[in-house]
Formats: sequence, structure tokens, C-alpha cells
Amino acid sequence: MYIAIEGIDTAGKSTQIEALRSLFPDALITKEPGGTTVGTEIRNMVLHGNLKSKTAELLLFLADRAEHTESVILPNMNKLIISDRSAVSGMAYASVQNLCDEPVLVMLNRLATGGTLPDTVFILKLTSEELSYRLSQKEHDVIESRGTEYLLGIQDALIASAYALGIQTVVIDATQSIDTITKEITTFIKGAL
Ligand SMILES: Nc1ncnc2c1ncn2[C@@H]1O[C@H](COP(=O)(O)OP(=O)(O)OP(=O)(O)O)[C@@H](O)[C@H]1O
Ligand SMILES: Cc1cn([C@H]2C[C@H](O)[C@@H](COP(=O)(O)O)O2)c(=O)[nH]c1=O
Repeated sequence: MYIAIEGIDTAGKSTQIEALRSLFPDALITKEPGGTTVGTEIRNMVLHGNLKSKTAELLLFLADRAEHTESVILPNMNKLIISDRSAVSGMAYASVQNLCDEPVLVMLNRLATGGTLPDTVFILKLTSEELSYRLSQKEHDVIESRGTEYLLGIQDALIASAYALGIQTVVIDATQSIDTITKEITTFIKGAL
């Protein structure tokens, strides 16, 4: 089973992934962008570089996804795969840039993944207040520096994108305690395994 934890920046994805790592020791834990050696370079280029072109940004995330699918996801399809982000983020973050229509984004993400998409995504949903607070507690990368309103728009787009890709979606209130969220995700995974 292939699942992804989704949510806007600071929603609590990495925190949940670390909890799931100890609860599911045999699972393959990975992430996008940066789940491969090449992907780490792409991640640095996009998030900490000086890209001018939004189209180049989209294509680099797609390149990361193609490399990640071929070298991490496909060889481990016999395991429980838990990924921090997926094509759902790819669709959602790109959709607010107005570079191309939704069907084109679906097509590009299907090309990058060869159609291998998560079986289920868990979308951690933040309130505006909690997002502002969590962002105020950290240094911002290129995308986080685009601000709260921008990220809240992406949060809506995450749900729409999972639907457009036909992926089963569980939306979780990310302002709940860390343990409550972990239990919600764990109960679902155990029921599906
Ligand atoms: N349920 C929670 N309640 C309160 N604080 C939380 C919760 N989950 C995570 N946090 C805190 O919010 C911050 C962001 O969490 P985390 O790094 O897990 O988010 P993320 O979604 O992986 O972020 P990013 O996408 O920016 O890497 C951290 O300081 C973390 O301790
Ligand atoms: C996969 C993907 C990600 N992004 C954005 C989302 C975040 O702002 C960063 C990744 O940072 P994180 O610490 O791993 O959350 O990149 C994007 O714009 N497009 C994508 O396809």
C-alpha cells in the first residue's frame, strides 16, 4: 500500500512521518521533493536557489517526481510506502501559478509517475491562525516566503487535486494534538492493510 501525508508548509507532515516511522518499522519512508540523490539537488535548486521561471520550477518538481517514482516507489510496491508529499502537492502548488489548466497538470503528473499514485492521501488541514503562528516560528524558504494567503489557497487546491487525480482522501484537522492525528492515520492504515 502506498500512502502520502499531505498538507501545506508547517501542517505537521514531518512530525507525523516520524511517529509513523516507529509505529511501522517495516515501512518504506520517503519524501518529495528530495527522496533521491538527484532529488536532493533539485530540492536545493528550487527551494534555496534563484530560479526566475515558474515553469522551470514546475518542471523541476516533475523531474524529481519521475526520478522518485522510478527509483524509490516502483521497486518497493510490495511494502507499505509512506511518503511526505506526492503528486497531489505537485498539482496543488502548480495550480495556483496559473501556468496551465487542470487537465494538463493531471497529464503531466501521470507522465511523471507513469500512473503510479498513492492509494490514499491524508491531508493535514490548518487554520489561518495556526498557519500564521507556525510560520512565525521558522525561517522561510522560497515558497514559504510567498505568505499565508498563498498557502491557504494551496490548502484548498490540495483537496481539489487529490480529487482530480482520483485518489482516496482523508482530511484531518491539523490543529489537533500530535498523538490524536497519529492515531487517526494509524487506525486507517491498520484497517486497510
Ligand atoms: N499537531 C500539532 N500541534 C502543534 N504543533 C505541531 C503539530 N504538528 C506539528 N507541529 C509543529 O509545527 C511545526 C511544523 O511541523 P512539521 O515540520 O512537522 O510540518 P511540515 O508539514 O513537515 O512542514 P514543512 O512542509 O514546512 O516541512 C513544528 O514546529 C512542529 O513541532
Ligand atoms: C512536491 C512539491 C512541493 N512543492 C513545495 C511545497 C513546499 O513548499 C516545498 C517542499 O518543502 P517541504 O519541507 O518538503 O514541505 O516545495 C511544490 O511547490 N511542488 C511540488 O510538486
